[in-house]
Amino acid sequence: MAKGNILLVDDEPAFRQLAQSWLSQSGYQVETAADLAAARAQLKRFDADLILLDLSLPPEFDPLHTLQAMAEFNSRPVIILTGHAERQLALDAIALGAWDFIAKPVDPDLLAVVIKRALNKHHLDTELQQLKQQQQTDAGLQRLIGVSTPMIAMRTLIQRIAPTDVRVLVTGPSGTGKEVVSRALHELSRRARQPFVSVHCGAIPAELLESELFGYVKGAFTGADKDRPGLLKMADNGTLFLDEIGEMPLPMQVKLLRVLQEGTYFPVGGREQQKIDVRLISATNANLPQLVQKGLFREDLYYRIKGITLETIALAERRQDIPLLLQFFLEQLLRQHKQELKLDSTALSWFLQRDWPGNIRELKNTLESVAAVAQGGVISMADISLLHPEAVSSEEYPLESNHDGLQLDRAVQQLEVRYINKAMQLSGGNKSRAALLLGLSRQGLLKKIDRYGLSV
Ligand SMILES: Nc1ncnc2c1ncn2[C@@H]1O[C@H](COP(=O)(O)OP(=O)(O)OP(=O)(O)O)[C@@H](O)[C@H]1O
Repeated sequence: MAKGNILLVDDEPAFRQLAQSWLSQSGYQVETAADLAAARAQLKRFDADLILLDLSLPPEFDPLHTLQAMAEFNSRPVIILTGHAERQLALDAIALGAWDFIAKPVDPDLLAVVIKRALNKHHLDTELQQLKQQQQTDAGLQRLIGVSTPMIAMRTLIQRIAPTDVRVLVTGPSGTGKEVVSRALHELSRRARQPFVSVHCGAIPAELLESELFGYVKGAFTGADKDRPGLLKMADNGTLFLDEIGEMPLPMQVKLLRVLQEGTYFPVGGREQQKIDVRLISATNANLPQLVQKGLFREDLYYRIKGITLETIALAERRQDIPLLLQFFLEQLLRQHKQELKLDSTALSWFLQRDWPGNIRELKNTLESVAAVAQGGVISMADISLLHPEAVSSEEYPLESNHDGLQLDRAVQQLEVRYINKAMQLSGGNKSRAALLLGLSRQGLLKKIDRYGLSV
């Protein structure tokens, strides 16, 4: 395998031949060019890792011209070949980014050393660049958990779309990760170091939305005692995320359309047009085409924001993601509370079987609340049933029946015993506190403890 690809640009045929022969013997793949035009043509088909560049090249033989062209080669190391008279120019070339210069007549040993060092450095730089890119990709997608086919497809799409400036509309039911997807698009884009500004269009009252988005100038309305930039300005050069865009009032839709068409807007009360450069990502759980049909959403705006549509799907349709999500949220809890938490097998199967109509948000909130009441580092069905009494009728806790029919009394008694035990556990044996937890008087609790003969 060649040690590296070198393009030698020099107008002297004898030198080209000689240097090509030295370098090939040292294990490099070498192509040559007699002038800059030929060099550019070579680079289209030959992926050079390094360029050896004579400063005086035809047709102009003007070193300054060659120096200007060097910018085109800048991603690879350039080694300048000079005559003695061009020493100052060679130094200028280094100031412009050339790796080194070698005076003619060239010493083959020196050339070999300089090339080797330049290529080593270049390889290290490239590797570092790749690592940085990989790290950025990992970080951007790390929060997007899931191994189901739709999630894998989503990650691939995000990686493809993120580096472009195309507008994206993320649709899907509530709590399915539309904001997580939008943030990942931002984090993997060239705007990643710029702001990601999230605006919940439904949460801001219609009459405030314009001044929130566009800002206002002093005197625009009572109370506007100084200029205030809007969210749009804050998102300049970054990403503007319009959540629940279906809830944006119609008059505001007209104004947003203008921003998208012209890249400009007026702050409220202002006469000076502001220029803006943002990437727009919108999200909705509404059916926008339907809203368009009903006249509640402008058709022209719909086509402007649509760009590429990404659809997040309900958790019930990708249940294989549930275990990973649980693990991810348990790790988050561990980081927050420094206490390791596990789900026992019945609790796990309860989580796996539920439909989660509120999707990932509901799953996360439920796990967090049962984790708050669990003790001893293990979340059990008893913890779940404390907060979700309906859970006890699930498959792990079947309704008891025998030839006499459904034994309601017995079931109620069993449930009472379990609740009392749990409350006593949670209150550390303090009966008054346990009674409070259960919503009973202390007297009422004592009676039940007595009736069931509990040793608490
Ligand atoms: N794939 C995922 N991996 C890890 N966490 C996720 C994922 N999807 C969603 N979440 C978490 O679930 C919660 C809800 O996600 P998010 O706010 O992105 O949903 P949404 O679809 O935008 O909801 P809404 O329509 O109600 O605004 C957040 O806490 C988020 O961190």
